[in-house]
Amino acid sequence: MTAFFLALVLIFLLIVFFSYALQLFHDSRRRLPLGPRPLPLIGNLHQLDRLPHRSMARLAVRHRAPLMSLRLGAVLAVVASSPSAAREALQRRNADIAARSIGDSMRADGHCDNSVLCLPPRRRWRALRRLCATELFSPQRLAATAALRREAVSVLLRRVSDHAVARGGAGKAVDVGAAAHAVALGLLARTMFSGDLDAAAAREVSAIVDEASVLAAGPNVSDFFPALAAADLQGVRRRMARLVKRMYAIVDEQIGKRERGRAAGEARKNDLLDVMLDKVGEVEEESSDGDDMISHDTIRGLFTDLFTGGETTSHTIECALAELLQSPNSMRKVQEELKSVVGTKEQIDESDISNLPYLHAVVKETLRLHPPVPLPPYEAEATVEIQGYTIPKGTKVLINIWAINRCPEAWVEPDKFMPERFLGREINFMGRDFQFIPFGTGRRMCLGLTLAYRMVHLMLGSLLHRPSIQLDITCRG
Ligand code: HEM
Repeated sequence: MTAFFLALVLIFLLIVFFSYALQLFHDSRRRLPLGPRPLPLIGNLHQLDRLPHRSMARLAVRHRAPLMSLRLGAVLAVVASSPSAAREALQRRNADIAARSIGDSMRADGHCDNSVLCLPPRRRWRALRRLCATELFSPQRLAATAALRREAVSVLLRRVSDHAVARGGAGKAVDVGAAAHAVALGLLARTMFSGDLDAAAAREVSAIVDEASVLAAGPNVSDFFPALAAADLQGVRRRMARLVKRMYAIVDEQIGKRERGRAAGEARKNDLLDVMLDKVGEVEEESSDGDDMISHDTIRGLFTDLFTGGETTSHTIECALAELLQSPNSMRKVQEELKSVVGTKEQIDESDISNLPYLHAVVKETLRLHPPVPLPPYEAEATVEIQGYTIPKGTKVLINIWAINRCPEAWVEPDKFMPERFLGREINFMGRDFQFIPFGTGRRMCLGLTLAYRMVHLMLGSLLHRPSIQLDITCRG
């Protein structure tokens, strides 16, 4: 029996050894980007920690590899960590590098088939992006929904002071991140389907988004060894499927309410939900080939994705406050600016934003140091050449926004919080300045940028304009 097991172990080790040797030989003939030498079986996984964008940045510096190959288990990944590597991948080669590399957890319950975050860059993805661009984020729609954002900011201020009172007034810290997240979700609900989430649903959505982002970002054996994905060894896909079902049930309640209202002859609200429900009807009549079809599943998928945008906004507000609390000089400057521009008004208006250059600089500096989406994943749909190296078809391409935003060739004292670096400079986050791409760049650039811009400045500016509350802040990432 023991001899049998020993023989099995030996055979296993021989297979591992030969496939490792074969892989090294194969890689040496392909002109892959440089990178740390992988170990058999696990590749470079042992070199990554809880915050992979940080460990990948360290490896890129150590191996002088702004474009770096890594083996994540059985998966070949290439990481772009410099502005020029990102420019080449997402500008020159964007036609071939615009598909998402999808984590196994995102496939839970078929979510990916209706997710603008995951879909390949083809008709359905384009249809969803177009819908959002015209119905949610266009200048006209944003102007029409300005009152909702104003109301959301006063809810935030009320919540923060209610929490402070409930915790015993001055001197007791308030968890401003949780309050900002809840308010951002409420605002998204009102923008998407003109309805409020009741308190229980709002808490549920917030908990789902939090748990889903932890699951999606955590290490998953299925992602490193796709051949084992069907077994879902860590149960990540199963846990994600439960979250997706709960979220879809919340969206379904809104769809059902609207359909019953329509049947009863209620007036249209002309929001994203109305527009999407019209399209469900149209397509059923026209019978399309299905690729750009809008169905109830598409509405569930899109609304779920958009809800996740709320977390990026509250993360940015939390990190800005955390940095400012450690930088009294910057805190004083931003509060003086707010005092002189906003005066005695309770909260800032959208028309004030363009007159607050120091607040702008604080938001940019926060997004530079703490991008809430630090490592967006792509997949090469064809073999391409970047900076003279070959990126084979199917490679996972990671854009290390965290490392790029701290590139020492582009930024003086890159790890230091210094909003002044943006004053009087034309540098912005629209995806053209490749040393500063917190919203990504290229075809898959953040869809919610215009809304996020307004929400972050309004909420942060209004909180800072009311400085008497002690805030409980942590900035992760
Ligand atoms: C400060 C706030 C935000 C930041 C910094 C941010 C950043 C990003 C980044 C880096 C990406 C990936 C881009 C790429 O792959 O190159 C992204 C994608 C996306 N963002 Fe945002 N985001 C924010 C807020 C929002 C909000 C409020 C929404 C919606 C309500 C939103 C919706 C999306 C969607 C749908 C995508 C996927 C686009 C696609 O794959 O085609 N984001 N975001």
